[in-house]
Amino acid sequence: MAGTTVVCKLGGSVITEKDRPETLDAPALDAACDAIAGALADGAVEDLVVVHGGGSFGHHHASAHGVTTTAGTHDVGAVMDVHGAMTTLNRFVLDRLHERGVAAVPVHPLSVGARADGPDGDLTFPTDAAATLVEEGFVPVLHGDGIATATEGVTVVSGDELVVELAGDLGADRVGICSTVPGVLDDDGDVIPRIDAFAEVADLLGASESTDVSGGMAAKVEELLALGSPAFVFGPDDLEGFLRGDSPGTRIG
Ligand SMILES: Nc1ncnc2c1ncn2[C@@H]1O[C@H](COP(=O)(O)OP(=O)(O)OP(=O)(O)O)[C@@H](O)[C@H]1O
Ligand SMILES: C=C(C)CCOP(=O)(O)O
Repeated sequence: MAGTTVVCKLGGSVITEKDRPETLDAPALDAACDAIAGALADGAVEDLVVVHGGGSFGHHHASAHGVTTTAGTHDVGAVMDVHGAMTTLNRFVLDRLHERGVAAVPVHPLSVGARADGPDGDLTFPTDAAATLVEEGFVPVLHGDGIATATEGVTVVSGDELVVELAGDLGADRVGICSTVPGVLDDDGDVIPRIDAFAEVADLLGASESTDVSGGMAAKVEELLALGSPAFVFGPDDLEGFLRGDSPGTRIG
């Protein structure tokens, strides 16, 4: 697999305890960082971009301020609460990657992206920083964040949206979203192996069971279908396998 470019999101529901404000799931974060460091160290992955979600850091504050991916705020205190919590979580992720020898560098979406045509318009997200960092041997670590939004002030950008932008612009060979569930589940709780169209699964897909302002699994599937190349949704136990070339969980697109 050497030479492959991988974009991988660590779900906030994996690396935090999503129902306890600003609480890490330290063992889960450690395990995810072990998998990433191992795959990089032995060359299973050469070029990697990591994105992480909000979990009990971003979603808690966004929900408290009534901010979602479409409803924004002009209150600078609210913006700083959401962004501040996300940069705190980002720092925890970076520290644990550094401890394992990964050259992880932060990229903060609030500073560079925008929904310039309003909350329903396309996201503009320059990926030059991430692309150049990768070329220079770093591992950019981005995160769901606040995002400048015409007419709304600042809304939320999900890590899933960022994955789609990054994967498209960087021409990723492999795209993965590690969440708490082993894939997209059907009515019986079984993993759906493949989804090609939103209509196939719309009735099954819900929001997150936890505090979540970015649409849970339904938004994830919809965004990944827009990518136009396959992406995989899988659980923490499959992260290492995904990084090493397996196709676990649900294939979307
Ligand atoms: N059909 C479904 N299959 C699987 N999960 C589903 C389904 N419908 C709703 N969900 C919910 O979606 C959640 C996953 O989305 P969520 O946004 O919470 O994950 P995440 O990306 O890991 O977290 P974060 O948004 O904090 O980054 C699951 O934990 C589950 O509660
Ligand atoms: C709530 C915030 C700020 C981040 C949302 O990102 P996500 O957890 O990937 O949906």
